[in-house]
Amino acid sequence: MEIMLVAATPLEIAPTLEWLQKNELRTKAGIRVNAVITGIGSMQTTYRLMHAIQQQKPDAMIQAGIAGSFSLTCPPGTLAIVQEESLGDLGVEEEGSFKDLFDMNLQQAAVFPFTDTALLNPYTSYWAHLGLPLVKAVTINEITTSPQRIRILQQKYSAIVESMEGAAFHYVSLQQKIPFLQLRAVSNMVGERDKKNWLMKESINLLNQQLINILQEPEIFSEQ
Ligand SMILES: O=C(O)c1cccc(C(=O)CC[C@H]2O[C@@H](n3cnc4c(=O)[nH]cnc43)[C@H](O)[C@@H]2O)c1
Repeated sequence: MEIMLVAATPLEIAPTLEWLQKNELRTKAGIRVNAVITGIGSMQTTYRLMHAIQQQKPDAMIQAGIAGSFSLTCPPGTLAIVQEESLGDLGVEEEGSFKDLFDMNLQQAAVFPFTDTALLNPYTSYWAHLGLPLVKAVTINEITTSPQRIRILQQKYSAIVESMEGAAFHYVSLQQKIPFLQLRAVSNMVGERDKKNWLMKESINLLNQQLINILQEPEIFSEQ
């Protein structure tokens, strides 16, 4: 079995990369783990992921990274598993509201890989034993800063976290029919621009502790 570990930047999974090097890229159960650093954003993620999938043909994929949070139910320094993804800035802002491709009738809401406009992960129940919150997420190209846009993303998509790659990862995984998991550590509240108020180091440490814990599971992804 081969697992592809996906991150936007090497910094986000540096402790896991070190752990993998020490273990010759294999878990205790002998599963090979190949890391792919995609770069930031949906375009690079899609390209790098498709290229790596064609070369490596993974049995399962894990995307790990930091994220912004819209909700104090998932404050900085906590982890979440993304249950579903929405495209938070693909559309048009008109008359004070944001219309996405579905509102504009440019994409059908229930045509695969979309389910009722979202990109759902059907494999998350497998990870219930970790006790992590399963959250809705949005993926954006432009980091959200305005209070008005924050409100729109919360109301329209019930978004709890925001990243710049999650939807691309869900889209490719669903299209390629590869079981997947998106694990996020919250580093900041969305809209917080002062990096002094981000828990970057803490969230990366937490993310990697959990990641290594997951990779050590003897039956990882085995029931899927
Ligand atoms: O310098 C900045 O303004 C900046 C803003 C967001 C993220 C970064 C990074 O260096 C991390 C890359 C990675 O982090 C995810 N991320 C983290 N917080 C947020 C957020 O509030 N909104 C959207 N994405 C976020 C994202 O997936 C990036 O790839 C630097």
